[in-house]
Amino acid sequence: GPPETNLTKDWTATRRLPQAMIIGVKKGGTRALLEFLRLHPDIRALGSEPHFFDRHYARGLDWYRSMMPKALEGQIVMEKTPRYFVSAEAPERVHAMSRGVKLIVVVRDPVTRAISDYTQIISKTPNIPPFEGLVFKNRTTGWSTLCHDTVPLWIGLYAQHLERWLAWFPRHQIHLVSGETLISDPAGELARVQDFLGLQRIVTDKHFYFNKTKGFPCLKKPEGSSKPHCLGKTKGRTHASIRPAVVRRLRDFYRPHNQRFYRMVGQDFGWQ
Ligand SMILES: Nc1ncnc2c1ncn2[C@@H]1O[C@H](COP(=O)(O)OS(=O)(=O)O)[C@@H](OP(=O)(O)O)[C@H]1O
Repeated sequence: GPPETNLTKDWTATRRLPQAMIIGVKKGGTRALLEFLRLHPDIRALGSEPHFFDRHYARGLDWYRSMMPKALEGQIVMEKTPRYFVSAEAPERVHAMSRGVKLIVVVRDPVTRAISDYTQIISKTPNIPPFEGLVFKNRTTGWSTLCHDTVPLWIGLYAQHLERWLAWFPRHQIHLVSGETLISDPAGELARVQDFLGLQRIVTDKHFYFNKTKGFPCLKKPEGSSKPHCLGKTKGRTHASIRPAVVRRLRDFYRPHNQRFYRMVGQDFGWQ
């Protein structure tokens, strides 16, 4: 007979605006979280980053809706665009679309995040100057000013960015995921995210295995396949090695910002 489930899907599924979004942070583990959430039958997620609220807003909500996968009633439509978290316009625009939308932010030690960002930059642009030259502007006496331009250190000022979202959304509508725990205990983080989304805990430790070669958790059976699957080569790259003195300097820079962030969210993420 006909493939009944697929037909049923086609007849009743519609394109809807997202009810939940992963809004940040860049290099935090946003792709891993989205891939893991996709295993849930009540989630339909857009694979690419639409960049609607930061870049393509002029295209209008109908364009945005047309990007979304078809979903059945009761399914949650999602997308991820890490840039939203640091975009000045995004909070108000997202609020104008839906004041009830659920927001997820994957945060990661801002020092590691910056080095991850730098590692991505050198992989795309050969002959880039060393990290410290980009992070610290070289005055005559050595480094004195932090440079926020080339290596985007400002992305790691989480408290400042979150503050702008909290001007538009109540705290309980924003869920924070620890990027570190997403690696060490993916099932634990996924349990909390599913609770936040009001979903049954269907994605559990049964779905993951630790791949020693990759050095990261991978999926036993990703959506639509029966073969084990790890994220691609650009996820979990070997980081550029940075001199310890430079790392210390960066830690000192972020420390007060991290403390403010912990107080703001009522959670200590344990970054040194
Ligand atoms: N399971 C699993 N597999 C591979 N990688 C994982 C996983 N969980 C989290 N991560 C971390 O995700 C980091 C990339 O973050 P994002 O996907 O948010 O990057 S991006 O902003 O979309 O470019 C990536 O950063 P790097 O390690 O610097 O490459 C990983 O540390």
